[in-house]
Amino acid sequence: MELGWLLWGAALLLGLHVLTELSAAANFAVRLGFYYLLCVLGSALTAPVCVLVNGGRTVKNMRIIKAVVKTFKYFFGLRFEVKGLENFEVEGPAIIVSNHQSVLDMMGLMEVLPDDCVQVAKKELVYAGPVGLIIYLGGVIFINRKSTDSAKMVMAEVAKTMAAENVKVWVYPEGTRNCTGDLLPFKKGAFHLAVQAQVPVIPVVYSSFTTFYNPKKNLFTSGKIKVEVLPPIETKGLTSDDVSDLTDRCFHIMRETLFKLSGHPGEVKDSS
Ligand SMILES: CCCCC/C=C\C/C=C\CCCCCCCC(=O)SCCNC(=O)CCNC(=O)[C@H](O)C(C)(C)COP(=O)(O)OP(=O)(O)OC[C@H]1O[C@@H](n2cnc3c(N)ncnc32)[C@H](O)[C@@H]1OP(=O)(O)O
Ligand SMILES: CCCCCCCC/C=C\CCCCCCCC(=O)OC[C@@H](O)COP(=O)(O)O
Repeated sequence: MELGWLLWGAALLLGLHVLTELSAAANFAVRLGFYYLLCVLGSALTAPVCVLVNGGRTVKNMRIIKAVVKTFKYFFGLRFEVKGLENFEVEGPAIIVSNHQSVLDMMGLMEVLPDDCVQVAKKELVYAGPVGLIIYLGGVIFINRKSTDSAKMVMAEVAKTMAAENVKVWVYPEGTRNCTGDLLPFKKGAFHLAVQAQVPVIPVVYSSFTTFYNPKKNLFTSGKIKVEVLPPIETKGLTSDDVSDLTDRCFHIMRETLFKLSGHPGEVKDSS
């Protein structure tokens, strides 16, 4: 008899646990699905406006895209606390490097994006329907991550044109999304670009999303994101021999800032 009640109790607890997990998974899927829907609908409605106002593919469209994307955070209860925006005020072009945690980064990007700034993106994004179209219209530079030579060629071309067109270029040096609360080792493309164009590197760090967003735990709640724009790092006089040192320097400054903003002192290997 007692064993019977114990079994009923265990079954009840298991059932509750399964229900909680299912409801967390459903809640996560609905919220992320809604974000994708906003991106697709927002892009479909914004693309004609960009064409009508600016006539086609140009970085000027980013102002329009930014105004639309900046409204998304209210749907998800996300708040941004931004410091150091004055560090964007360099004369002429610059390379901006930041950590890349998730597709939600587009909201953080648009929260601080300076004028006349294009991003470097993987070429596959251009096929993402209306989102691909809006990214194309915004003047985003597409690279083929599967071909180092082709990516390097595109970056070398950008180095030549950024001064002529006075644009800033935003690169995610981790090269892929990473939501572990730490940084992946940096790829060197952004730093070669900065040295080739002899322009400063401006690091931007977003605090870890792991307290409110974690796909492995079906977690997507409201939350606060701290953003810090760090002082520019000059590259005048540097050569390709200095690229490794420059990369390491930025990596360490950004990692230290990431831990400071995220409120944990040491390394976090895995958020799962
Ligand atoms: C209105 C509603 C809108 C809704 C939508 C919302 C918003 C959208 C709107 C706009 C925003 C769009 C933003 C999109 C963001 C997308 C983000 C991404 O896609 S991240 C992924 C793509 N980005 C990157 O990969 C950038 C980082 N990667 C690099 O820099 C890489 O170095 C590389 C150039 C891609 C090459 O990578 P690869 O793995 O092939 O090689 P390595 O890095 O290992 O380098 C090998 C070797 O080459 C040397 N090297 C690298 N680059 C250069 C160079 N430019 N010149 C010379 N040499 C170079 C490097 O040093 C290595 O040599 P060594 O080992 O000897 O040092
Ligand atoms: C007709 C085809 C229709 C396709 C519809 C596709 C739907 C896509 C809908 C919404 C996407 C919104 C995402 C906004 C842009 C996000 C940019 C981004 O974060 O890309 C990831 C990329 O940095 C790194 O990729 P990986 O981590 O290496 O992987």
